[in-house]
Amino acid sequence: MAMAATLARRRAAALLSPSSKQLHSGAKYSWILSRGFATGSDENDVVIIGGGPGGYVAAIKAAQLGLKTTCIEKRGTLGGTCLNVGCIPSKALLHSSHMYHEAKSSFAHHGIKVSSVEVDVPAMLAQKDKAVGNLTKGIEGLFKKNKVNYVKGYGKFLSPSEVSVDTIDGGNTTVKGKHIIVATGSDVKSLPGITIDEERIVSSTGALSLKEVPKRLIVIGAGYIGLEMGSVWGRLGSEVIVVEFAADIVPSMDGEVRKQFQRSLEKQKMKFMLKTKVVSVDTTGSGVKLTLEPSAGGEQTTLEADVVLVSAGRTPFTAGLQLEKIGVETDKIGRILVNERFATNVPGVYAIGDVIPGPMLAHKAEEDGVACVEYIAGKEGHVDYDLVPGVVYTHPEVASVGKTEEQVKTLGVEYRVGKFPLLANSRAKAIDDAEGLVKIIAEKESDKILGVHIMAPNAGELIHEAALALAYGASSEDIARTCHAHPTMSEALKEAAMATFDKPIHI
Ligand SMILES: Cc1cc2nc3c(=O)[nH]c(=O)nc-3n(C[C@H](O)[C@H](O)[C@H](O)COP(=O)(O)OP(=O)(O)OC[C@H]3O[C@@H](n4cnc5c(N)ncnc54)[C@H](O)[C@@H]3O)c2cc1C
Ligand SMILES: NC(=O)c1ccc[n+]([C@@H]2O[C@H](COP(=O)([O-])OP(=O)(O)OC[C@H]3O[C@@H](n4cnc5c(N)ncnc54)[C@H](O)[C@@H]3O)[C@@H](O)[C@H]2O)c1
Repeated sequence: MAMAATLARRRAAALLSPSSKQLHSGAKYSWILSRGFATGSDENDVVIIGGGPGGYVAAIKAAQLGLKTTCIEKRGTLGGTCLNVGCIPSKALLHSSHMYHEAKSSFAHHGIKVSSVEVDVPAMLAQKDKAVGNLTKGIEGLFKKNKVNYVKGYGKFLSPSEVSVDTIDGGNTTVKGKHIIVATGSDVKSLPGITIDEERIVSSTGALSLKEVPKRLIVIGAGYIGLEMGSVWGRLGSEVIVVEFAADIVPSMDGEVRKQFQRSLEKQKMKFMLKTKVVSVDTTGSGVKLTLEPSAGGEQTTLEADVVLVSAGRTPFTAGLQLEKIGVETDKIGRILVNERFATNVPGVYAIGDVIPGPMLAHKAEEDGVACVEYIAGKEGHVDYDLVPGVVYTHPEVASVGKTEEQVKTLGVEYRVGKFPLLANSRAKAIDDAEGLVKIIAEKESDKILGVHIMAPNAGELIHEAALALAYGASSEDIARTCHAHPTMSEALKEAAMATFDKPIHI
């Protein structure tokens, strides 16, 4: 009872935390409600440009809230980058390549003999495409079910309440809306002097559809895409070399976890060239020749590859939208600037997802979308950017929520750390997949959890117990005293929590 009461109090506190994109009353936003809603005319209450995770979720939520809604999408299928050329196809290939790798290297150990294991790249790509096709059609079904009007074409602003659409069948139409949400997402960031041809020099899109396994793949950038797509092709047989400008892989990750992660990837034969930049790329020969140099300058070296993956970040996509025509403000790198309610400086125009500042993640875009239309409908919205989980879907996966130890140190907060290795977790041992750890960082005095970092085969699933704990302002003792089923990898989180405020049992 006492804990329930504490949790309720903490939840109330968490929901009011300054990092929450909470409702703030004030004259600045009065136009949001004064525009009112459409009644029976052709005008929409809400028009959304872009049908990715931000846009399509906002559209469904707006319709559920009783608002007349139209979503405009140029690519001909819904789901955006994530569903078409991002999260979903990459996870399909990560799973297929993991199964191949397991069959080749782990089955025998588990007493399963297979006489020969071969990769069939076209079949693997076909299974990925089937998953994507089913899911994109599923969203069209959800649009119909919720009565969202769907216009296939390229949208551009004529005024803050009118969007001209060049439809994909060659026509043109104008869509009017009282509230217009820009959800146009992001695009690959190209590097100076490197032209992506999607065959030998590929972005993530090309890397999701390579027709055969390259002998040598050079990856530029040791971030999410580089490590995930590097893992896919490495498991299928490519020699993978990752060139990273910074001193570390995934620079945003907790340092201690990152070190273990890098060791794990190196065991999988991924090679890293850190503090290194690509100076030029030559495609005149049969392969690709790269000239590299230390990030700080110095002696140049060369490397040859069959395929080069450019995965050095993504950039907001607003090309052709005519934002300048209506005066929407962007920052130096082209992100649309919004306030706590996702409103731009132009009354009636909002922006969400990858096109605004914040983590470029599908689930964050979805949260933005829901909160934005809740505000438009005159309700409360809530997104806490400090509690957006991040997951790298390699094997093991690495997931985190909240602050890293480095961030907590910078803040000058006194803290305690509790850790538990997967090697001491019975389920991980039983399935012989015990590489990784759980690390919890809690405020010393209150024991309130500040950050959780997990490297484990299923870290992307395990992290949500931690996300919920942080959202409710839980202490490590709260997790440690919650009964966890045995044998599960979730017990590693419980033991790490015990290690944070007291002592673990199984180590
Ligand atoms: C390879 C890869 C893997 C990824 N994996 C993950 C993952 O596992 N988990 C995760 O959380 N995130 C992942 N991401 C990131 C994720 O895809 C994005 O954060 C997410 O898609 C952003 O959603 P969004 O709705 O803001 O934009 P987008 O998904 O980019 O959607 C924007 C849509 O708007 C359309 N559009 C743009 N301009 C116009 C216009 N003028 N008119 C009409 N339509 C327009 C575009 O065609 C696009 O479909 C991955 C990204 C990549 C590239
Ligand atoms: N699992 C996931 O959630 C997932 C998967 C894929 C992509 N994404 C999202 O997509 C976005 C883009 O992914 P990404 O991997 O391209 O970007 P990223 O920001 O994750 O990583 C880019 C990396 O490239 C490095 N880099 C930048 N310029 C360089 C240069 N000239 N030479 C060498 N290295 C350089 C950076 O230091 C960084 O480590 C990310 O923001 C991520 O949020 C998420």
